[in-house]
Amino acid sequence: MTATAPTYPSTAPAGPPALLLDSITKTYRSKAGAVDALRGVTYHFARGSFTAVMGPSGSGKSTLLQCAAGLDHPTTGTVVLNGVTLLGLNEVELTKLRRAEMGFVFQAYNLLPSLTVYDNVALPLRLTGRRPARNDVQRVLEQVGLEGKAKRRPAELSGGQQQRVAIARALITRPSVFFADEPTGALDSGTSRQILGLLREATDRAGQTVVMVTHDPVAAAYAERVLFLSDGLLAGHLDRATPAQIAAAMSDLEG
Ligand SMILES: Nc1ncnc2c1ncn2[C@@H]1O[C@H](COP(=O)(O)OP(=O)(O)OP(=O)(O)O)[C@@H](O)[C@H]1O
Repeated sequence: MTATAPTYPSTAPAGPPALLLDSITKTYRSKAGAVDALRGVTYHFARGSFTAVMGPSGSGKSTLLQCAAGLDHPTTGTVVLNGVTLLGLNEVELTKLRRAEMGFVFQAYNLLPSLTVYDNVALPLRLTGRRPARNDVQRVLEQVGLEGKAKRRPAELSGGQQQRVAIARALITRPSVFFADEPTGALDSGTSRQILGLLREATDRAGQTVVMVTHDPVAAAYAERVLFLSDGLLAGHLDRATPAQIAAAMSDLEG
């Protein structure tokens, strides 16, 4: 991946935050003992913002993403997405909210092996009762560079191509918040730039919000803000930073 400088929106959009984490803690308990993965994180993700979350291994990044997306419950604290408090929802309501308003780009692709690429991408719309328009599906497949692969099944694609199907599937519903966990981990540099550019465009043009966990300073530089987690706590942030500045801040944290 090259360190091409991304462009940023000139003004922050007004309005209430897309996502609010209020004093989130998460303690995992097992026979081996308790682990405090998050120790009190409060943060507002503005609508239309692109935020990268970085930190040393074990600092709580994935836990933060899982709690923010309602895939796991914080031990204490509140998550509010577009004005809705997740704690107050039952599983059915949470699933509905996720399908309607969240897009997931996680490393475990969760593609359905028996469906074609086209049907995997169209699935989220079908699940929300919407009829996928052929043009819409083709458009997102083109956006991720998979035009011509619509009839293949996931097993007939490379890891990077499967990841792009997962991204197309997240784009199709135009979610208000994207949660991405190492979205470019399996991709070559050209495709990575393309995917990060798509996420950047989603925030700049469509006012969507992106929260992305990554270890890659070049990927993180596509975000206007990088949040650093250390030992379950926010340890600072960098705005509009270069990959070199981000890498330096990471080595300080890991030091
Ligand atoms: N299900 C679990 N049960 C017990 N401990 C857990 C569980 N999941 C995570 N942890 C612990 O919580 C802490 C935070 O983990 P988390 O996966 O959120 O970190 P991370 O910053 O995403 O790490 P990495 O960069 O290595 O993926 C770690 O100490 C981890 O071992």
